[in-house]
Amino acid sequence: MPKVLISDQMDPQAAQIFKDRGVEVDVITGKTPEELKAMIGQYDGLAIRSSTKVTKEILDAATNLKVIGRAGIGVDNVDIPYASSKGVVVMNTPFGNSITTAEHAIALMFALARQLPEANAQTQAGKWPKNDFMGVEVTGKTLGLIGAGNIGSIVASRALGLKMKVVAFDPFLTPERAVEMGVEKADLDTLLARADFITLHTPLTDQTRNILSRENLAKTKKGVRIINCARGGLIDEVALKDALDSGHVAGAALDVFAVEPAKDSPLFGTPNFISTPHLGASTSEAQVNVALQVAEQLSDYLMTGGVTNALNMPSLSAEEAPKLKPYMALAEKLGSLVGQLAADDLDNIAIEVEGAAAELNIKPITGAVLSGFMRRYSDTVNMVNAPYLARERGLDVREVRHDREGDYHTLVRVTVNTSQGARSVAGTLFGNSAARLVEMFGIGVEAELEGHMLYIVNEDTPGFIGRVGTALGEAGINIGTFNLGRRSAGGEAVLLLSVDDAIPQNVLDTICKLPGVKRAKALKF
Ligand SMILES: NC(=O)c1ccc[n+]([C@@H]2O[C@H](COP(=O)([O-])OP(=O)(O)OC[C@H]3O[C@@H](n4cnc5c(N)ncnc54)[C@H](O)[C@@H]3O)[C@@H](O)[C@H]2O)c1
Ligand SMILES: O=C(O)[C@H](O)COP(=O)(O)O
Repeated sequence: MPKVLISDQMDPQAAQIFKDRGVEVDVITGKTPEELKAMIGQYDGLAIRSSTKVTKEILDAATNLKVIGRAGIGVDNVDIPYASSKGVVVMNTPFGNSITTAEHAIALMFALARQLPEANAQTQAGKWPKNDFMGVEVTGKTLGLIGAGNIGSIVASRALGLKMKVVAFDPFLTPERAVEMGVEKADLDTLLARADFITLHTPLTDQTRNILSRENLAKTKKGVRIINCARGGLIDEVALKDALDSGHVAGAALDVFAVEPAKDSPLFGTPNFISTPHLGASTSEAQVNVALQVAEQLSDYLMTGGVTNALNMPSLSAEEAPKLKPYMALAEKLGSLVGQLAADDLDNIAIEVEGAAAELNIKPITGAVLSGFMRRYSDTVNMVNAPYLARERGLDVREVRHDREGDYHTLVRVTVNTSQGARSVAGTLFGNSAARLVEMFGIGVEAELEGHMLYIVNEDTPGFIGRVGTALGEAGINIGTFNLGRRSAGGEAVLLLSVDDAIPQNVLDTICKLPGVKRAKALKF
């Protein structure tokens, strides 16, 4: 039974879903990195929010980990490239808390417009400061939206409902989508110059880090109010404090900080500054959404192989997974066969599907071929890290889907270009489930690729099979299955046989010296 650790505060329904789906679950929150490192080795899955930092050290200790699920959106607390290289799938729940976070941004906008926190504090202190707080209306004002994705677009729709004008900067926002959203697409400088309120909704990347730098803050309209419910690090906090102190920026509200938990931000105590402790996603509705989703996604992956919202692997629905499973087994074996036989350091591989296979999602099939193929370089390859390792080695991967149906109702073919020219192997599924090799380097040969095997290319001459059988028999090696194919009578032939034990090098040497043998290789599947 797979075992999952919930290591951050999460709605209890998540644990219940794991149990209902047959996944063992521990809920252990608030652990130090050392404590997490000591316990992570026993888990197949890890469910987190933003507090748990999944670093290289944690991943190195996570020897059984297959999947990390983020109950929320931002995954900057997970070392995704390293998780990928370790073959760990990383998933998030990209929509479950978007409305809630957008509402928090709107709430902070109003809090800034009317200085609500300070007015509240002074009223409760018995000052009744009726004449000290002059707010501004948002109606008719311009909202500058930096980042117009899921949350940004919800903020835009709410702002339009409040009769604001919305100007959006997002390099990936198409003009059509901007029209659909009812916003004006602008460059960053235009937005900075025109916005009365600026709200940030981008991830933290090399491009967005410090997007509101000192220089860019200076380009804003005097009296601007700034909201950040996205990620700390998007704003230069010291420059923002200076701009608040000088009165150029009339107010700022931050839910997120460059260092969290923020204990001594330079902004604390600055007039017209409002903060919340990363509460953007903290509503009961959003927390139920993300907890249910993450538990379902992790259970799907661990129990059925279904992949939803993965950031480092193509999606595979729970309905598709059972259909694709036998194909992935076939694809992995074909990839492994090519990987074991190709002598050269290859730089390209083509995966072709035809017949019933052409109807399927090809990405998982490609991932499985690469996973089998890349095993020639590393023992720790799987579907997740194989494409990354392939890219790292400069392997060019081509996928081809054919409409035609040939001799087989379904076919997967893997081709590599070697110094001797293109070499391809192909396989099908018998009874829609049993993986069978049906062609090897242009020669029809049917074989189950399983366990220890011996591959021989030989001249098709009488008595050859007997000689091979004798050589193996004398070495005490039992033959399981015998599969033959030949280009033409008396021409080049292929012999693929399964054996009960690994073939020692001296036996292989003996076989290579038998008359008629062109080459021979021991294989393992
Ligand atoms: N405060 C919270 O509790 C909380 C809650 C949820 C999400 N978030 C954060 O909010 C942010 C937005 O989340 P989302 O779900 O809308 O993400 P999203 O991926 O749907 O949208 C992000 C948008 O940013 C845009 N973008 C990327 N690079 C950009 C750049 N250089 N300049 C301008 N725009 C750029 C993208 O094109 C995309 O449209 C994320 O950082 C997420 O982690 C915070
Ligand atoms: O990216 C997110 O989903 C938010 O930052 C929420 O983080 P949290 O789950 O730690 O509240």
